[in-house]
Amino acid sequence: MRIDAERITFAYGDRRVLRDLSVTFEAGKVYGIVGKNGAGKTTFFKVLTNIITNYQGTVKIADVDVKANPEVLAKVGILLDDIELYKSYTGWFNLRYFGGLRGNFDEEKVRQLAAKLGIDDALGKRVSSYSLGMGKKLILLISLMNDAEILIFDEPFRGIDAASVAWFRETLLSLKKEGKLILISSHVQEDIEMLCDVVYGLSDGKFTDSFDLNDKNQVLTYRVVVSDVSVLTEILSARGLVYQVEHQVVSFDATVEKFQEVFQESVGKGLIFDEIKKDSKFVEFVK
Ligand SMILES: Nc1ncnc2c1ncn2[C@@H]1O[C@H](COP(=O)(O)OP(=O)(O)OP(=O)(O)O)[C@@H](O)[C@H]1O
Repeated sequence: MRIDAERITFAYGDRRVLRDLSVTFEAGKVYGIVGKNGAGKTTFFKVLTNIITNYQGTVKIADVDVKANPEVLAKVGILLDDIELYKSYTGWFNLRYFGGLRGNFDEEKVRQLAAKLGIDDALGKRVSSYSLGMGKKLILLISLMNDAEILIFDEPFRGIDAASVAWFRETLLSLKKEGKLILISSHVQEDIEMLCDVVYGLSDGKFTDSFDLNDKNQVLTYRVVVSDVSVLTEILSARGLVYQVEHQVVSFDATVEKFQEVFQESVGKGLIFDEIKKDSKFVEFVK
């Protein structure tokens, strides 16, 4: 299963949001989609899933054009914040309704997922009585219940409690192992780092940068606090590494291997590291 988006351009009226964007996603990977507020992440997901159709370009799922063959979307589970639940009906009604749209409804599986998310007792109640987080969990359940091959999650962790975040992270990693293709947008660096294989940065309507988080040679930004700044900066200079010092924090870019060399040399010279922070370069997109 794969997704190919080719030369996608889309505007809300005069407001151009996606500009000639092309990208490919493959099965068995988790992709992070990051970008500032309003960059177009949700819009991009809506284009992929035919919620928006008046775009230019082509979206293919498993080599099938989605606009011409929307039935291919039966393979896709999507969580968007603004999905319209039937609020005056129960959780069970919504699950059966949205589950039925996509194929078989497996009540036992839904019960198990609901129990993991802690909303099993609420399913018999009207959705209008749910808290924000409970509503979000119901949407999460809808996106997970049909064994979709492709799962798209727009800010899935926003508004749900820590225990459910932990369960959901585990669930996503096991779905990845099963070979699912997963797309996630998030503004939370930790979520992206823990889950994603590749991160795409959306800016000016395009994916301007991509980051392979499994690449051992990726350049990271290190921020360290040490017992003697001058010893460290001397070592960095000798290795040709550019650094900045601000309020006793020394920051520099290096691969993991390069950092380890610097660390060992520094420790050998008696330096003590009070703090070490490292950020992947995608972080500028989630700030
Ligand atoms: N239905 C709409 N009509 C008009 N403009 C819209 C509509 N939906 C979104 N926009 C605008 O399109 C741009 C992209 O919005 P989108 O929601 O895709 O961004 P996003 O990257 O998901 O943002 P966030 O990180 O804040 O969720 C924004 O400027 C937004 O105001």
